[in-house]
Amino acid sequence: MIRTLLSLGDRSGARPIRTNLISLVIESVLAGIGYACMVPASEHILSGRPQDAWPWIVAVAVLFACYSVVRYRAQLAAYRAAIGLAEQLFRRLGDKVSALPLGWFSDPRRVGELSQLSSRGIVDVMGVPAHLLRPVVASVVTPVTLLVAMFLFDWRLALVALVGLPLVAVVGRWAGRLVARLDRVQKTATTAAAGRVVEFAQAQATLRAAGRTASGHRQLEKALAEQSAAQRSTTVIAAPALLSTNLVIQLLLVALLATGAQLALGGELGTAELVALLVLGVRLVEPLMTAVENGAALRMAGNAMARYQEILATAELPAPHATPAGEGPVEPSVELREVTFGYGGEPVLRNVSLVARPGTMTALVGPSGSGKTTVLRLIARFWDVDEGTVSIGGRDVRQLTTEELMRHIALVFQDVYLFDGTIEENIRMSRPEASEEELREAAELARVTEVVDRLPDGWRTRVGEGGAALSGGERQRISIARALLKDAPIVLLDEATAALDAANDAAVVAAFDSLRADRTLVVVAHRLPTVRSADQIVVLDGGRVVEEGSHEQLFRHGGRYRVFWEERTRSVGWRLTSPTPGE
Ligand SMILES: Nc1ncnc2c1ncn2[C@@H]1O[C@H](COP(=O)(O)OP(=O)(O)OP(=O)(O)O)[C@@H](O)[C@H]1O
Repeated sequence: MIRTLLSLGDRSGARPIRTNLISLVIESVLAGIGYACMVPASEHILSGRPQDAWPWIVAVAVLFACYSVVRYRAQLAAYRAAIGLAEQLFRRLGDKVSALPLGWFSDPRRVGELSQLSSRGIVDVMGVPAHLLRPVVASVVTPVTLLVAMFLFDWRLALVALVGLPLVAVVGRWAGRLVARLDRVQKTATTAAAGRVVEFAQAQATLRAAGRTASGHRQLEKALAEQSAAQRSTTVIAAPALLSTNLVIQLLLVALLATGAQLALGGELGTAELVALLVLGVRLVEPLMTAVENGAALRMAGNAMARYQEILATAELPAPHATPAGEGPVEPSVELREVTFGYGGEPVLRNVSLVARPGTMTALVGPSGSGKTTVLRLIARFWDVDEGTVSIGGRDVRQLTTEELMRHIALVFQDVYLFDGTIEENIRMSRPEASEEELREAAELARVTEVVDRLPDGWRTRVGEGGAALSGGERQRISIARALLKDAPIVLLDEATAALDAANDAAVVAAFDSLRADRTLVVVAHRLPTVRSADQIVVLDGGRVVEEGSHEQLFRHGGRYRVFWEERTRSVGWRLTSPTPGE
């Protein structure tokens, strides 16, 4: 645990933790010697020779005075270590988050975990140096010191303690591991149940529309049943495990008592000596009991530390520290050359090659799961390709810094995230230094102005967390305004699949048209007018490029694209008003 703790902070953070540890060891040794000195002191008092007890009483007083000073210093070092550790963990986590592949965040559980770790988790970890190291160190150092002292007073009682202490350690360790495992199972079940509750709430409209509220309930009930089963088994197994540790500790005390009584009966130990040694025995088991009592907090901190370690150990995307002058992209073109990529398993893109020339629009079309969104993610370097290259303006994206790459690219994805701020703040984030005029112009082109005019607080309207106060179409318009304001030469756009109402649809199309002017667009296109107006259409199927060309060429060719077009035309009831070539 201590090694894990040291690995979480940086070098400057390790010093107060080490100082704290050393102080805790000295403090526990002083306490142990102090208790040991009480044995001859009590023995003298109980045998009616109080005057002989004085030197021991003075020794105890001096030891406890030293103990208080060391403890004060240890406590200061403990708080310093806890605060330093929290600062370093926040910083390391922040650095890590900005260096992790963007794809890492596509799993919503990860984001939930990050939020949990930076709130509750950090408090748990801070608790280790602040409060938990003391009982842990004391549970080892104090009993060992007292054991040595016991050997000096009576080797037979010391022998009983010597046999008992490792037994306590073994049972305590076994119980701790068992309960930690149960805790993990329970936490997983609780997270799954919480996820089901959220999913159930979010899916209400869909479930009701499909008349499946009952089966939706069943899944939730199953998750809740699993959670209570996990909770029950934790209670049923954990309680006896923890009790067994307590029992072994009490048994050690009873064994000391029985041995002492036996020795006293045999006349080998005076009553006063026996009483004094038994007091020492009680002191010996006390820190062990305290360590058991702190077990739950220790396990929670242990779990949080393990999760931190896991995130901090996640591989980052290798990136150069700086792009050498004159080696940035030379033009706003995009090229994928023989790209193969998989999300850890089977490849979802195989040998994909395509070129998007400057100032043109490339539409990616194909069945669901064919890899269209993945192509956009690879251009923005959410992940690195397994084989082949992705380049922007003739430069491999792996040779560009994240800042350089992002300077050239604007992303307009379907799941637009808006910060819980005003509409203005949300647009401005793409270029904070933009003038008021530029901001208003971008908003006007993206048809955000008409949304703003409708809202009671206008530009100062808060959009709610994730943009909850706005409709899907309105959120996408804000995202387009961001891209317009950023004015990056390459735009990657994942067109909304969700059907928008007529007014929103018209506004998004108009906003989209403003975005097209003078930019290189790569679009996952779902709307037929978008597909048709593209300079180049790339048809993907099963992760491969199966056709490529303009609408007219592909339509005339009569292959996969024509089937796609005719199916879509039928499904949306769309009619071509003028004959298309090939018809
Ligand atoms: N983060 C991920 N982890 C693992 N597999 C993924 C991930 N994202 C996508 N996939 C898988 O990769 C394949 C291609 O997905 P992609 O989203 O690129 O397809 P798509 O053509 O954009 O589909 P759609 O039109 O339905 O959005 C699918 O089989 C999908 O299940």
